[in-house]
Parts: sequence; structure tokens; C-alpha cells
Amino acid sequence: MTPVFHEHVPFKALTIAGSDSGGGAGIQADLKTFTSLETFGTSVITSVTSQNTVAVDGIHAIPAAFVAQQLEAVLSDIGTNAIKTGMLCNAEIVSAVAKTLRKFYPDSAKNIPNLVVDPVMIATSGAALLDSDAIETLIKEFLPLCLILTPNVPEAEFILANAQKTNITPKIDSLDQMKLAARELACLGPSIILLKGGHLPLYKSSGKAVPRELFDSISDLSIEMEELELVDLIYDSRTGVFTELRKAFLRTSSTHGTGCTLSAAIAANLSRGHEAHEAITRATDYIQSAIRDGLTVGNGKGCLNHFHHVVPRSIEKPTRFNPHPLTTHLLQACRDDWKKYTHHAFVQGIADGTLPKESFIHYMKQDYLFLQTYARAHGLGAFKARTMAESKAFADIVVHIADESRLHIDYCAKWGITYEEIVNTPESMANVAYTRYVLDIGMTGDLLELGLAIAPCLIGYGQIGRRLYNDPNTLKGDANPYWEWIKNYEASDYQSAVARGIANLERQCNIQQPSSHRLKQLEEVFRTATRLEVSFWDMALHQL
Ligand SMILES: Cc1ncc(COP(=O)(O)O)c(N)n1
Repeated sequence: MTPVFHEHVPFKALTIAGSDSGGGAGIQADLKTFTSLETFGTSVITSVTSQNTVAVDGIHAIPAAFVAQQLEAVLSDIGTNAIKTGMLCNAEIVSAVAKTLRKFYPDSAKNIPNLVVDPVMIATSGAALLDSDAIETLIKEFLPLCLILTPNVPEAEFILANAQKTNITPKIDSLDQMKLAARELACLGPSIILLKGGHLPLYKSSGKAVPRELFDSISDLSIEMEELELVDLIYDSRTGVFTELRKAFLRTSSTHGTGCTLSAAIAANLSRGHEAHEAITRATDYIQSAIRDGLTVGNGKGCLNHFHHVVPRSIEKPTRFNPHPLTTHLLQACRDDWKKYTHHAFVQGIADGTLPKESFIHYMKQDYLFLQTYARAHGLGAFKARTMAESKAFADIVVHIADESRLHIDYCAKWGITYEEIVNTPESMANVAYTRYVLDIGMTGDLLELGLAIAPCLIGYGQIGRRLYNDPNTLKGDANPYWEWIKNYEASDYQSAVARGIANLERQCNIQQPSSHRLKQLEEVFRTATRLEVSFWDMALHQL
């Protein structure tokens, strides 16, 4: 479509919402979204909040009559192609907006065309944005008008609890319950329900929800990136059809303003002429990128990057929710190659004990040779370090690798491989490629690049060890000839080496604050080393 600003009559979208002085949510997020999606935005302000990324510390409601006056002013002159509502603040405002909308759309027997309602109730930071006695008015007077209702899981639970006039909150803890809830919500009037799944991350393998008490540990890298997803559920009551929009669950704290932005994006897409499903699908894609490229602007929750296609992303500072922003970013950016590496057929053969013994022996010999260069790469790190403490940390790892390689020899002996046999084994080409790549990056790059060339090996083995150790499908104990190998990488000394390695990368990144261009280069190093891990498994499996 032609961008709006080149046309005489632009696509128009109206937001009826509260002002967020912090700029991340409310009217401010809506207008950024409208502009970003090439729509001319108008606004009716229901309330002014004093707010930043940490908290809402004051709410000043606009008199309902003046809210209605703003709405009259916009609709009587400019008009609009779509409307979204956000924070409606209190029952009087809800009624006044409903009444005024009805006046301008007298013919709409049911839904007002292209009206998207985000039932804003509680800010992420915890403040109530809708008076408790307003929910009834919202349900009775407002929901019947709306084309698309966009609650998140807690909002859906709250609306249903109030609609049923019971004090028992129906808990939505699974995709099936989301479907039931969406159907019940549609009975309150909206034609389409978009029930957002951001509060209900699901394990990809089983489809089960992550228990709420585990939410705080979601940023643990041992819960792999690919394992969690969220489902935004569309229920269209006109056809009775459910549509599941699946997305990777992003571990980030940059979620302030997500609901506002999503409903604004849907309205913008509707105003541009997209039908409802297309408008929603495009909006969820837009949100995913805006969250992924989120911005740290204050000390609380990060904000979305509404202009992610214009303003490039930067790596966030570590937060409690995401202590490893660089590592998280890399695993996400390289997720396809990462999966090929950590879920390789060789790894599967280790897990169920079916890996041919010859493949394992070939691997063990090559891995010993690999460790020699791995130690040298850390020696190079000691050389490149700028402080004594850092040099020592690298040198300590060299000693650790040397000790580990002795264990390697003992372990090989159990498989009938002698030391002479190991050191006389020619390096496979996959091994040469991998180790020389690491050394080349180490020689030409800085400490962060060297760290990233080393990282896939360190982090990947840690993830594989933990996953196989805990997976009920892994063949465990004496029944599995490779059980000792699994235990070795699950053991606390290896896992704490992984944690130290990650902390080191994050520290370097925090010092450097890479630009987006530099970040792309760093990603490439991590991705290449990950791909070289894949060829290492290929080499081992097929004894190349
Ligand atoms: C004016 C206004 N409207 C909506 C929200 C909800 O956004 P969030 O849940 O991200 O805090 C907010 N905080 N402020």
C-alpha cells in the first residue's frame, strides 16, 4: 500500500485512552504505533497519569463530559477509519464514550465498525487503571459495541468472574481453558476475541503451561529458548472458528505498553483496510519485533521499540528478569542453527544410548585434539586481557582444561583408546575448521569476539548436559553407555564454568554497548561457531 503521507486523504485511527507521561504506554504508545504503521492518529484523552517505567504515582481523570466533547470534536470533523480504546478510568467515562459512539454510529445494530477494545485494568507496575465499580458498566454498556476485544489472561479471568457475578475467579491455565474463556467472552457482545497468551507461556514440547510459581526462573538459560512459546488465540464468534497465533516466548522485561500497542496496531491495520484476522496477525508480528528490539529508557520495565524498523535495537542492560541480555539475544537470533546443534542426531544417540560405539570413540579422540586448541584459545584470552584479574581468569581456565583433558584420557582408556592412539589421530577437517576459526577470531578480534567464538561450545554442552540429565526420555544409569558423559556436563563444576563464561560475556558487552552494526558482527561469530559445532557432530556421527 502507498504510505499515508503521500496521499491526500490519509488512513485515520483514533485512540481513546489515558496519557502515560513516561511515553511507553497509553496515548503516547498508541500515537507512536499509528505513525509507525503509516496512519494519521487522533486522540481522546480520558485521564492523565503521572507515570514512569517503575510506577504510576498519580491519576487525574478528565471529566466525562469533556471526554465526550473531545470525541465529538474528532468525529464531527476528521472522522476515523478505526477506533481503539485503552484506559477508560471510571464508569462515567465508560458510559459517556459508549453514548457518544452510539450517537455517531446510529445504524450499527451491534458492533461499531472497526472498534477495538483493550480492557485496560491494571498497569504492569500494579496500579489500578479502571475503578473497581466500572467493570460492570464496561461489561454492560461497552463490550456489546466492540468488534474486537483484546484481553490478556488476567483481564479475561476478571471480566468473566464479574460477568458471572461470582467471587470465584475462573483460572485460565491451559490453551483449552483459553478457548472456553474466549467463547464465554464473546457471549458478552464482541464479535471477535483476541485472548493474548503473554501471561501463559507454554512448553513447546508438551503444550502445558509453565506453572505460575516458576515464572521468575524463566530467564534461566537451561530452559532453552525454543522450549517456550505463547499462543494468542483468536475466536471469531461469527464463524465459531479459533485461530492460534504461535510465537516464541521472549525473555525480556521490555513489555511496558504491550497491550496498548497491540490494540493500536490492530486499529491501524483495520483503518488501512485489512480485514480483522489479517489486522490482528500483522499486529502480533509488529509487537513481537517491537518487544524483541525493546528499549531500556528508565529503571523499571523496558519499553517497546515502536520504530524498530527505523531506530535499530541496542542490547538492554541486564535486569532481574533477563540477567543475560546478550546471550538471550544470540540464542534467539541463531535459534535455527542452535537447535540443529543442541538437538543433533549425535546428541539424540547419546540420550537414548543408541549412538554407535565407533562414532563415540571417533568423537572422543577428536574432542581431545579440540581441547588442545581450546586451551590455546584461552591462553590467547589471557594475553589479550587488560587486567590482571582477567588474565588470571583465562589462565585458570587453561589449567582447568588441562586437568579435564587428563580425565578425558582416563575416560578414553575405559573405551579401549590409548593415549598414543589419541595423539597420533589426524585432526578431522571439521576439527581443523572449527579450532582454526576460533584462533583466527581470537587473533584478529577483541576479547568479546574471542568469547563468542568459544561460547557455543561452553554453553551448548551445558544445555545438552542439563537437558539430557533431566529429560525423562533419556536412558539413565548403567543401561546407557554414555551416561557418564551426560553426568559430566550436568555436574556443578561444568555448570558453574558455563555461568562464569556467560557472566564474562555479559560484562564485556555491557562495557562495549555494541552498536547494531557491531551486534550483527558479534552474532555472526556466535552463529559460525554454532554451525561449526554442527559439523563437529556430523563428523563424529559419520566418522569422517
Ligand atoms: C495510561 C496507561 N494506559 C495503559 C497502561 C497499561 O500498560 P502496562 O500494562 O504496560 O503498564 C498504562 N500503564 N498507562
